[in-house]
Order: sequence, then C-alpha cells, then structure tokens
Amino acid sequence: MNSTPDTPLLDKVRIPADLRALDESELPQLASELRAELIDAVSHTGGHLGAGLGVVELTVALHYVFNTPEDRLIWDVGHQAYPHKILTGRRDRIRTLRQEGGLSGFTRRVESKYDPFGAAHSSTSISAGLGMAMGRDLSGGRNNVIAVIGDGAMSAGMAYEAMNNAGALNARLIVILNDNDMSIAPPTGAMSAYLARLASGKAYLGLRDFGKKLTSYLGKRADSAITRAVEHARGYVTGGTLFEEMGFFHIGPIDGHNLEHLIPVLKNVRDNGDGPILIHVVTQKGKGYAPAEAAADKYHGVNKFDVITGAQAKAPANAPSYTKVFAESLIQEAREDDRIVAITAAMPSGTGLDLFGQVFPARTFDVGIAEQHAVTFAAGLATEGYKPFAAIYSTFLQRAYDQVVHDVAIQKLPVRFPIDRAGFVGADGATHCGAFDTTFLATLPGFVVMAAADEAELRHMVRTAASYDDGPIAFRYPRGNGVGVDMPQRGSVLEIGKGRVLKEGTKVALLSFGTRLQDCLLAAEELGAAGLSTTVADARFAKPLDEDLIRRLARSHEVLVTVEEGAVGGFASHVLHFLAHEGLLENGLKVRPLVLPDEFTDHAKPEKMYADAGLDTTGIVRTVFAALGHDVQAQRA
Ligand SMILES: Cc1ncc(C[n+]2csc(CCOP(=O)(O)OP(=O)(O)O)c2C)c(N)n1
Ligand SMILES: CC(=O)[C@@H](O)[C@H](O)COP(=O)(O)O
Ligand SMILES: [Mg+2]
Repeated sequence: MNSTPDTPLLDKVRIPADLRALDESELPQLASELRAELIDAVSHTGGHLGAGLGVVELTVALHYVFNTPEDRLIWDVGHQAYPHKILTGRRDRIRTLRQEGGLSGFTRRVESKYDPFGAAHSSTSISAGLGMAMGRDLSGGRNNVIAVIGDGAMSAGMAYEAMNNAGALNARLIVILNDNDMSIAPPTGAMSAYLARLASGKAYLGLRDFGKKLTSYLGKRADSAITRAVEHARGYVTGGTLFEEMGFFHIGPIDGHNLEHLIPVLKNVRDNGDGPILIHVVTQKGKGYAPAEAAADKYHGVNKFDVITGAQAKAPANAPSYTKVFAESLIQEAREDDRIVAITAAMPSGTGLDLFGQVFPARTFDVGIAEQHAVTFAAGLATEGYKPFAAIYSTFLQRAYDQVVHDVAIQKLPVRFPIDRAGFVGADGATHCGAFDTTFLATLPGFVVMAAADEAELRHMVRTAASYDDGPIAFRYPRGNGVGVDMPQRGSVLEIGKGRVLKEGTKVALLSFGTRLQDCLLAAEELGAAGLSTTVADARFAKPLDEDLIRRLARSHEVLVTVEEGAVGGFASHVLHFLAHEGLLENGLKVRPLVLPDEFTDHAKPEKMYADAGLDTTGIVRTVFAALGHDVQAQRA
C-alpha cells in the first residue's frame, strides 16, 4: 500500500525563492522530503525515476545557490528533471507527469520559465548553454548559465563540439558533469573509463598545486571549504585533464549527495571566476530508494510501482513485443550467417540488442550515445563485407541523417536499419515520436524502405534485410506488442517492392503501410457491412513501390485510402507522385492519404493518439464515407 509522504518542509517551498529563504541546515531534510515526493509521484505515473533520484541534492543545491530562472539552469535530456519540476511551481501537477494534458517527462520551455531549454534527446545542454552565455555577453547581462550533463550524454559528439567552442570563446559557462557511472545501461567507451579513472583518484594533483590552480581561477575566495569538498570526495584532479586541455577549468570530483560540499563549491563558482568551468560531481543513480539502487538499470524508466516492494505493474500481453521479435529473428539469422553484426547507440535493452549481445558478444557493438558515429561505423563494416544492423529508434536516427545520406546511401552500402519506436510512442511524447523516418529515408535514391504490419512480417523483414546486399535497407516497427498472429519458424525473404492483398473488394481500397493494417481490416468489415465492398492491401514497401499493385487498386476502385503512421511526405506522397505520373488521378479516383497530423503531438495513451489522428478504425471509415459524400452518422447508425 502506498501512502502519500509527510513533507512539512517541502510544503513551504513552491518556487526556488521559497527554497532560498530556508536555512542551509534545513536543506538535507528538504532533500529527503523531495526524494520521498518524487518516489511517490512516479509510483503513480511511471516514468524516469533513477536519474531524478540521483540528482535530488544537486537540484536543491543548484536552486539554493543560483538565482533561477534569471540564472539559466539546463538539464541535459531532461529525464532527471522531475525534482526540479517539483521545486519550480509544478508540484501540484507532478502526478500528471506523462499523462494526457499533464506535465511532460522532460524539460519544456512552454511548461515553465524555469525550463530555459527543452530537451529529451541527449547532449544538447552545453551547446544551448553556450548560446545563452554568448547572448548574455552580447547584451551585457550578468546572469549565470549552468548546464547539467550526465556521463552517458558526455559520450556524444555534440558535447565535445560545444566544449571545443566554449574553450575557444572563453565564455563564462558552468558545466556540471553528473557522473553516476550509468547511461541507461552501464556506460561504454574510453571516455567512461577516463571518468572512472578521474573519480577513482588515480589522476590527482597534490593539495598545494590544486590550491594554486583554484586560486588562479576563483581568486581569493577559493576558500578552504571548496578545497575540503574536493579533498573529501576523492582528491584533486590534475592539470592537463581532457577538459582543461579544452579550455575549461576543471574541478572535482565532489560528492553530489553531500550538500555541505556542493554548496560552498557552487557558491564559489557563482561568485568568482571567468571562462568555462566544469564541475565533476559523482552521484549514484537510483540513490535513496533501495529497489532502484539494487536494480541493474537503477530504475531508469519504470511503470507504475508499489513503493514498499518496488514491484512494477505489468499489463498482460497476448503477443511478444516487436523489439523481442526483432532480436530473436536477428539472432536466428546471425546463427546462419556470421557476417551479421549489430550496433546500438546506448540502447541495448530498448532495441533488444542486449539479447543479441548475450549470444554474440563479439558481434555486438554499443557505441555510446553516438548515433552519427553508429551509422558511419556501420558503413565501414559494410565496406569490409559485413552485414551491419544499425538498430536505432526512429527519433534518434534523425541525428544521423547526413551519415545516412553521405556515408551510406551515396555509396550504396548495404547497411541494414531496423527502426524501432516508429510512430507514436505514448508517454514520451513529441520528442520521441517516430514520425519522420519514412519521409527522410524514402526520399533517398536506392534506399529500400519497409514497414512491418505485424510481428510475423517483422520476422520476414529481418530475413529479407539479412539477405539483401544491393544497398541500404530499412524496416520500421512500433513500440509495444505485436498483434498475436501466428509466427513462422523462420522469416521468408520477401520480394523487394512487392506488397500483398489480404482482402479483395471492388469499391474501396485501403492501402496500408505498417501496423495500421489491423485497423484497415476492421474498417473493411464495417465498410462491408455498410455495403461498400473493400479491398485491403499491405504495401510492405514505401520504396520501391509496388507499382503494379497501386495501378490495379487505382483502376478498379472508386476510393483509394493510404494509411501510415508517419508524417506527411512519406509513403502516401510516393503513391500520389506515382499516380500523378501515370495519369491515374484523372479518371475520378478519390484518393485520401491518411498520415500523422502536421503538428508535434503531445504525450498521451497511444490509442487516444491514433483516434485523434484519425488513424484508428473509426477514422478510416469516416474518411471513406466522407470521400463518397455519405453522411457518416447516418451510415453508422
Ligand atoms: C540522442 C539520444 N540518444 C539516446 C537517448 C536515450 N537516452 C536517454 S537517457 C540515456 C542515458 C543518459 O545517460 P546519462 O547522461 O549518464 O544520464 P543518467 O540517466 O545516467 O542520469 C539515453 C541513452 C537520448 N535521449 N538521446
Ligand atoms: C529518456 C530517453 O530517451 C529514454 O529513456 C526513452 O524514454 C526510452 O524509451 P523506451 O521506453 O521506448 O525505450
Ligand atoms: Mg549517467
């Protein structure tokens, strides 16, 4: 049984100004109440918990020391910002997190003046902060700019591009590296090993040298409290760290859960110094909640859960998740072909490649949060005759578009792109919606672009991709579970550019690309009951199109509706382009392309999102009736 925590001190804090009125000695108590409130809220909503738990003290210290929102506080990714939301006027809505109409699970400018920059994709905070710092300097401002970035996010190229620029500009910018030695999975890469070395005290200077450096940056006010904080944590970082070579003053590591250490350091940095500074703070992901601390993923993302036991709610599923089907199918293919290798950009569990990695550790590469590199790395593997599967969520593939075009497509390299989380993703909202992949891939010459209509189709597409060597090939599938169709033992190789017809009719044709197929079949039944004989086809390919199929549907039906879970400019655009060139739009054919709405759709339950987008059974039927000029209400009565 969960009961709302007792939070007498937190109840007095609505906004950071209230927090700043507290005595410093009260802050540990406030942090403890904030942590209890966070746990309780997320137990009701689900969401990102581990990262927020790890920054409770840091959040309190930052708002205590800095004058937010005039001082700009930027949270990288934003998944750790729930404690920040509670302290910045949003506590009354914290139990609406990630629900329709409720608070976003990330920072958002439209949500609060305390969120100076929206996020959800990682590693943008230093760039945004540097822009704010230069804007401030150009307009003669005096405010601080603080970017908080995790050790996982620090693996991405953008972070280095920003530091490189910040060092050269010598801008006054505060970067807090929140090092919890975790990404979603344990972090990978040389940078992670380097940070671990720094945090373990192996690279430290003597106290005297450190004192000298500190005084040169912070001036006389680099008092003993700051030295003690660093000394207490692990020691003192040497000159010549990577960050210092990039022009940052580097301080740390310090214990990010100890307010007595955090506050003097932050005050000193606030009041002194010039140029960019990086404060290395060591924290524990999941801190203060035993089930999170004990979990392998530190409760990075959780369903609703029981606070006492930590047990998470799990809806019963009638079918395996698409992710699991992908992983198992790829394992199956990889047993047959030792040239198959798999790549993830810090999403092993999300993409299912953790399973692949258990079977084929040497053929699995977690490259860190580095989608651009992941794609070009895959291209390199392809040049050596390997069959790389670069498994990247639709939304994160956006970051690697030039690599897809320049390194893969132009060179016609057979990189395989399994694209998970294609279409609506529900609670993560607009930043994570996989809306654009069909549009941005199908426009590239020579790219093969497929969408799986169900989990069996996904299995076929994995096999098809494994056997296709003529150039790049992508297949998209959504977040969540399959539809419960019978599964083939092994996938078949699909004929490239050929769709299939599931139901023959004469008046209306529904041409689906992807998992909306099930709703098309239901819609066809409704239309049939209303006397409208309906064909249902699964296009399978947005590129190359099944031109024979489309020609036939266009010639022998009065209405042609295309249905896809993607933005305008995708499958339907290619169909319309083809129809126009074939002169098939000139004989009275009524074509209706159903795509995602031309807007960024906020978080909600996926079923509601489909309904609002007109992409559910009702929406499809309504579209057909409207095309035929029928009165929808009368038809359905
Ligand atoms: C460009 C991009 N790729 C992948 C992700 C998925 N993702 C969200 S949080 C996260 C791990 C971040 O690790 P870190 O920055 O150390 O933060 P922590 O969760 O440890 O606090 C990943 C990989 C993302 N948000 N953005
Ligand atoms: C913050 C982030 O980007 C990830 O944690 C993401 O929320 C994971 O999404 P899935 O739950 O769909 O894997
Ligand atoms: Mg981390």
